[in-house]
Amino acid sequence: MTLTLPTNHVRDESVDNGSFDTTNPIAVRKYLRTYGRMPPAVETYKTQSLRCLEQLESKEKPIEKYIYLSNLKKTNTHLFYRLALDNMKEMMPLIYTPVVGEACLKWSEIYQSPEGLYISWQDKGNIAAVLKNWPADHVEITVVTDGSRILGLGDLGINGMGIPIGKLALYCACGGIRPDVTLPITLDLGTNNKQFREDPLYMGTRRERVTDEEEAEFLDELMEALVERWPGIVIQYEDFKNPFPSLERYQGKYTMFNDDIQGTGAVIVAGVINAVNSNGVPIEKQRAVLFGSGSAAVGVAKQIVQFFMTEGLTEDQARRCFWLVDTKGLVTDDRGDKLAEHKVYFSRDDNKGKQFKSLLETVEYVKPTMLLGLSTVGGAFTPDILTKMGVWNKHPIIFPLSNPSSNSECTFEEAMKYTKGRVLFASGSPFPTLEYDGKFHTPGQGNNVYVFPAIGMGAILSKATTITQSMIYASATSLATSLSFSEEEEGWLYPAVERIREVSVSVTLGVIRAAQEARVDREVRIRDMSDDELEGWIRARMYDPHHESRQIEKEIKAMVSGLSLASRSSSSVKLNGAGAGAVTPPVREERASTRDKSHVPSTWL
Ligand SMILES: NC(=O)C1=CN([C@@H]2O[C@H](COP(=O)(O)OP(=O)(O)OC[C@H]3O[C@@H](n4cnc5c(N)ncnc54)[C@H](O)[C@@H]3O)[C@@H](O)[C@H]2O)C=CC1
Ligand SMILES: CC(=O)C(=O)O
Ligand SMILES: [Mg+2]
Repeated sequence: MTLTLPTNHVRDESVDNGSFDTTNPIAVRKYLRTYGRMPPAVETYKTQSLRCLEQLESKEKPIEKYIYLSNLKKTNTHLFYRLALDNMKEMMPLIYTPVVGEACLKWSEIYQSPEGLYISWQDKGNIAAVLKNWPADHVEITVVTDGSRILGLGDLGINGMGIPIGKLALYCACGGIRPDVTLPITLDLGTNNKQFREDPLYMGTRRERVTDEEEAEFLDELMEALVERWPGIVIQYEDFKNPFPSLERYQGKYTMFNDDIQGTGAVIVAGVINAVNSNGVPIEKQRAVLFGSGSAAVGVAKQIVQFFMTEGLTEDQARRCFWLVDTKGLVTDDRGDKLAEHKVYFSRDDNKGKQFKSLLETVEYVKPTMLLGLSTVGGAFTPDILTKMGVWNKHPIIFPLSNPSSNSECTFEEAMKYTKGRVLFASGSPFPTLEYDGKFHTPGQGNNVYVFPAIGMGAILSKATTITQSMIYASATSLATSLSFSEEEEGWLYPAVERIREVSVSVTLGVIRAAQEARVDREVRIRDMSDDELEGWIRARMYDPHHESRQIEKEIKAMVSGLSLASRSSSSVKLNGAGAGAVTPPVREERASTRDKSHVPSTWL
């Protein structure tokens, strides 16, 4: 089967470039020929944002807010990002976890219009042709999922599309990547979710998932096709059920990383670095129980091992600080089942033949200083376990990291209550500030959103050929040191989410420096820059929706006044409508081709 491109297959730019933005001055509206097609008032951004926030507020259910914002993003992209940047704390939970989880569960019902690429099993052999249907010639980053493990919600098939869309929105809002160079991809390789397969509204292929071997072949073709169409593209793997084999296969060959293993590992290391600085327990005495032994848990544990080694432990000493628990209990060498390969490194051999079948039994045996949850099991950190953590530790480190909120192993309130307010806490999804003992306490959010936008941006800007472990680890250390003075004073483990843009600048810088050190960078002109120079260089390349809106306006105004000067001398500009001086917009200049490996992403221009 071959696919042919319809000749009229171009993106309708007027839809997402703010042509109908109510701040557009009259001259701009006339130029764009939107004059008369929208209410006459020329508004300020302040008025415009007030209306949007009121509309958002008027929606009762979070999912309605999600749909509203999703439509706003499609119809007025810059306005959406202006709002997101200015209201990050309120908007992040709506466009990301927890509400994106609900959106994915209900994708078949709430679907309104396309966004991103769906590539199906039957497209095998023709993936390149499907990619050609994406209208943008210039794509710098893609987030790909196969929908097989969406947050902690299981196999959601193509309904997982909410995740690449949400992650890429955060790439733009937090990392400063331009929206028009992002591409969400969801693979339609069947689903083992029977309920979805039988749902008349489900929009994916109604078959069981292909085998792991078949998926591997499909991914090989996808990766080749992606770099063929967009050389230098950064590829983020997200929410795959078993992502270890693909990471192993592709990480040395493509500019790719796995967010759940590597991004999560980095973000949690950052929180752990700050937490162990406050809990006063020497590194060699730290004992970590991880509830869950999947991609995220193993990724986290491995990166904490690296941190412990930089603090002076040998690899073996560091590895032995971890106890991983899965559905069968503590992961040990002799518990009688064949361990999945990724668990073997942390499997215990010092249990003296005893098996610990549950989390409670394991924590009673280990008496951990830190308890991390990446299990998908909401409420697994029971009052009993939390109380014990409070008894064993002056400042227990408790991170319930599973998403969305309903899967969180405990709430912030529970952790505070049962440890008598002494917990060092971070959760995957946000919890509100609460008052305890007459003082307000703000929980940390240990979510990979603090690093993945900067890992991607750093890889793009340095033109990295691969994403090395040193780049990932640099994102962790840069994040750990990005607390402001007052955040440090307050004992926060992560910076305020409102500062995530700022923080992403320093994390991007750290990632670029690591790329340079590892010699995987190809952007030679920034190698000799001082940190200050590099920081300024990064900032200048970050997408700024406020600036962008003004810039379009400025450019159009300049063109309009240029044209009206010309028209005054030649009287050649046509007058359309009721005395409106409409002029024909010039054809937009094509973006530079990206087919050459040394392409210049738009973020560099
Ligand atoms: N905070 C963050 O930034 C991130 C959070 N996560 C969250 O972590 C969770 C796990 O993600 P992955 O590791 O990728 O999934 P996974 O499917 O690879 O791993 C889940 C693990 O939990 C264990 N598990 C499941 N039910 C259990 C039970 N009843 N008792 C004991 N163990 C049980 C499984 O055996 C498996 O080891 C998800 O909820 C996800 O949303 C994932 C990535 C980033
Ligand atoms: C945050 C994230 O990547 C997850 O929950 O899978
Ligand atoms: Mg994920």
